[in-house]
Amino acid sequence: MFKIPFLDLPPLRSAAGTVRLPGSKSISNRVLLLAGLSEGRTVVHDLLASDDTAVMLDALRALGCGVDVQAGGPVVIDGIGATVKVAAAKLFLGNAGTAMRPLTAALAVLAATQGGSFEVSGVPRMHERPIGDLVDALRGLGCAIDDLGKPGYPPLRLHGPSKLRLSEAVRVRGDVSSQFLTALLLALPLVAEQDVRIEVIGELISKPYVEITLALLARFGIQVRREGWQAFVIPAGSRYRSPGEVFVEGDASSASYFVALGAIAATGTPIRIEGVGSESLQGDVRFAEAAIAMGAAVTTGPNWLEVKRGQWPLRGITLDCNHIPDAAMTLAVMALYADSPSTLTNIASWRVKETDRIVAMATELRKLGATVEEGPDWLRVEPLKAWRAASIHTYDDHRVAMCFSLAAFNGLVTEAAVPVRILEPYCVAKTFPDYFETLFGVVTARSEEVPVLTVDGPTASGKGTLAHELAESLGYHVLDSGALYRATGLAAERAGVSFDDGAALGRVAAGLKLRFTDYRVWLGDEDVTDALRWESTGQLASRVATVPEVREALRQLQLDFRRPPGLVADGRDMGTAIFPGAPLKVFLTASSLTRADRRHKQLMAKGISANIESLRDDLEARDARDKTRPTSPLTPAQDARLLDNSEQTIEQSRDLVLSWWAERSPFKPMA
Ligand SMILES: Nc1ncnc2c1ncn2[C@@H]1O[C@H](COP(=O)(O)OP(=O)(O)OP(=O)(O)O)[C@@H](O)[C@H]1O
Ligand SMILES: Nc1ccn([C@@H]2O[C@H](COP(=O)(O)O)[C@@H](O)[C@H]2O)c(=O)n1
Repeated sequence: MFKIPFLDLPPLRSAAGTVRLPGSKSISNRVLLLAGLSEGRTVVHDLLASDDTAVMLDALRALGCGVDVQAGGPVVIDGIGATVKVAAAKLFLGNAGTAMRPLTAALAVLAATQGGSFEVSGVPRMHERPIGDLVDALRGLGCAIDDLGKPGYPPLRLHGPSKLRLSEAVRVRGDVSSQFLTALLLALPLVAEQDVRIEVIGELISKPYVEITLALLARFGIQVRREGWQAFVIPAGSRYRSPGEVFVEGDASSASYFVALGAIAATGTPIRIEGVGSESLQGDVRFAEAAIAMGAAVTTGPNWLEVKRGQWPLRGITLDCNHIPDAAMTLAVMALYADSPSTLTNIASWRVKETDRIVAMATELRKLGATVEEGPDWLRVEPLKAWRAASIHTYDDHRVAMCFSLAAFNGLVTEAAVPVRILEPYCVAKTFPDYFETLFGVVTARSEEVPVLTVDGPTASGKGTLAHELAESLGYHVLDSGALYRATGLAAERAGVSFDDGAALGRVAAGLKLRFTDYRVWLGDEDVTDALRWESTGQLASRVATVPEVREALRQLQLDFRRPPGLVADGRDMGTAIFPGAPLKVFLTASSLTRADRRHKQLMAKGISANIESLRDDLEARDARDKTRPTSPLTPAQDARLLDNSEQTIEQSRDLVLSWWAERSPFKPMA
């Protein structure tokens, strides 16, 4: 996940490949609650790992459920079986509507029948999301609920015992959020000694989500009788029974970004989306129909979709989005690539989501240059030709962040392609923590449009340290080019190749089987992370680095590191020979005494004894060889910015370089 203040997406040009979706948020949190309320053990496979499921798991633990989260494996829940195990608890539910609403209902009826006191609260935005219709319905049933803040909004206290009026129908509004009905459907089986009838007031919105609820209730042993979409009866004697094992399907709302991606940018090989398909329980899988209406070419299987570009530009549409409220946000960004305006109607529920999504979408689309009109429950977006580089505010709303990533394909409809900045990209943690990594795995950009920041300089000046700091701040990849020369030197020595045989050394470099994994470097099957850092390996590297055949063989390998979203490359010739067009080149220096001292401390920290004087001699010899070799000598690029960090901390040089980077950015400073 990108835990950084902003992520800049360079212009993206095409897409192809396979993505595996994370588990559905709606299904994950419903399954967790059902498992928690059931008797016995439920093994949940493919559960979504995200902020919203984390708060639900914490809540279940606090209520006395057994919760065993196995890294990379299933989550095992031992339910409380409709019995209050912990009589008082304070539950913090973040911004998870799928936890707040059903837990409120379940704890209200449990407290009423068995006693107890439970407080539910969340982040400030959660305290602005209405829950009054659900509270009214529960109070009508006889539950005791105190408002701890503004009436009609969390936080709430649910307490008991109190007498429930189960013989009367429980009446709930269905036209603001279907989650209120879902909450009652999930809670009332806990107290169904007799038939319990729920009646919906007004037209029920988001029916597909209620269908998910009904299907999952059936998996846990509750067969709800439905009278159209107006009344639901939970039969007397209903009792939660664990099905033992549940598989969570992929998140259909998350699929929408990749369906759109295929429609916009997959001109050859399609985007294959695994985890949802024609047999999916989730209503948002019907987003594919809307994408087809806009011109996407879609084929489906039971649990997969394949999407390619069909008509281009896309077709503008007018669509009632009541059945796909979450995924419909993606259509608003697709509309920028259409041949005529698009109007999305019946989206009033957007106003009470993570943020007011109608305002958010209209505001951010306008920043890109789009003409947008908005009404109480609709949005009209015109196609966009003159795009502006915009910093997209994400309102702590994962879906805003994800759907605006699609704006980075603007180069497909305009000559003057612009990058897109996504502020607070980590908000995707709510449902799809690895969203951007997944996106970058299936998209391509023009190499020259991927930003590169180079850091060159003499030995032990702090290039690698600075490069990693910069890459971490910007979310970019890192190229430690010295590691390639070190690996070549090591491999040549081990193979007994003469260091005077340039052609043979070139072949060693060309045949390097080098892999970079998380903080480790592999040469074939051997972990050479430590061996590469030995001073003796540095000397070998310095010798092979003078050989033109070696430099030529390593050239393409280095260029291949230039991938979205960007690259920080450190070495000796990054700015002069490998990435001469880089928009920012830093030449980093420090006095040889300072550098020898730093290297000495570095080695001592690793338990390797060394002598400062001989270290200084070695690094000066290495610098001399690097500076005087005929091919790609160590020298600042003409347009490099010089930085002597002898008197600076790592943080000071990082911040200085980031300020240089910001100076040349098309984005305005963050508000
Ligand atoms: N201001 C500073 N900037 C960067 N590194 C510093 C600074 N002060 C101390 N150091 C330390 O200097 C040591 C050498 O840094 P680093 O290994 O990044 O250098 P390098 O230039 O990449 O070396 P090499 O040329 O061997 O690849 C590290 O232990 C680092 O923590
Ligand atoms: N772009 C580069 C990078 C490195 N070298 C040579 O490799 C030696 C080891 O590099 P480190 O940065 O890991 O110390 C270095 O002394 C150079 O001779 C290079 O030539 N070009």
